[in-house]
Amino acid sequence: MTSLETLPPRSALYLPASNARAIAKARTLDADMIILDLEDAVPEADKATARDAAAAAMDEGFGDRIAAIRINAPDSPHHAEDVVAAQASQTAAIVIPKVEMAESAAQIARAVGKPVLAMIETPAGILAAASIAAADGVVGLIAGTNDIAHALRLPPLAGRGGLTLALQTIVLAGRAAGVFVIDGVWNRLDDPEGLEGECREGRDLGFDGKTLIHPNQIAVANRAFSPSEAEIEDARALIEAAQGGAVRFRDRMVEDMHVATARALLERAR
Ligand SMILES: CC(C)(COP(=O)(O)OP(=O)(O)OC[C@H]1O[C@@H](n2cnc3c(N)ncnc32)[C@H](O)[C@@H]1OP(=O)(O)O)[C@@H](O)C(=O)NCCC(=O)NCCSC(=O)C[C@H](O)C(=O)O
Ligand SMILES: [Mg+2]
Repeated sequence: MTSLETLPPRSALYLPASNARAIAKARTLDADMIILDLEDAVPEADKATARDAAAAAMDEGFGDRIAAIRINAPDSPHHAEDVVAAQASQTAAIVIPKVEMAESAAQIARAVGKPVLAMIETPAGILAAASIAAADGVVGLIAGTNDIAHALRLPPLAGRGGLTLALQTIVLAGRAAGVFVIDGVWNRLDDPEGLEGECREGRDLGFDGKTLIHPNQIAVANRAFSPSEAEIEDARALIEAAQGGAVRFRDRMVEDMHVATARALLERAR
């Protein structure tokens, strides 16, 4: 089982808390984390029923999967009731969208009394990412790439080039504060190759996992964010070859930080 404290999720699947079939389905899926959404996936008219459904779903649980509720943002009329419901629920964590200030995240974390995953998805949030990541109660950052693209006025069919600085800022902020970092969603539902490429890109940027929107995306993300057999073999051999200081290993120089990287990779694989 993935534990929020020790191992970040490779796959974090969103679903609208108003969708009972998706909630039932989620209990059969291999996602490390389930995020019951009360925010953008839920129409205004369904906000109250979605909140009640999320609490009931948490009572029933999601087995070994980490389960979280994404509440509405602090400036939403639904936010206060979401906080009360999340606090009273069995949710393991809460996801706060559109966080722009560290104090706001810390204050919600205190009110709910659960670990917080702060979404960085506005220009102000990106500029404040380092302090948000370091706020009391924050255990992880999630990139909200759709909202960032919207706020930056990127063309609808543009790739992720315009998001690079934001994504790297999120990774930097998370690493500086020692919290995990999860990449944004891939919107296409039937393009596993495209998803795989974006997962690889996210991992290469330093992300620990990816947020997802459909069950058919889970296996791709779990595979992409797990160490490969080749990486595991290389890490084991590197640790064996290391002697402290700089040494030749295969065709490259390795030093102590490479040993630390290899150990972390083996821990992740385990
Ligand atoms: C995108 C969808 C609306 C597509 O739905 P649909 O066409 O109905 O899917 P399928 O017919 O292919 O579904 C097949 C079965 O799988 C279940 N299903 C579908 N999606 C999910 C899911 N996310 N979790 C669990 N189960 C799911 C269906 O119920 C079918 O099962 P069954 O009924 O038993 O046959 C839909 O996939 C969807 O709603 N996805 C999640 C949308 C969401 O949560 N959006 C909010 C988060 S994204 C975001 O906001 C990111 C961020 O903030 C940003 O700014 O970027
Ligand atoms: Mg968003």
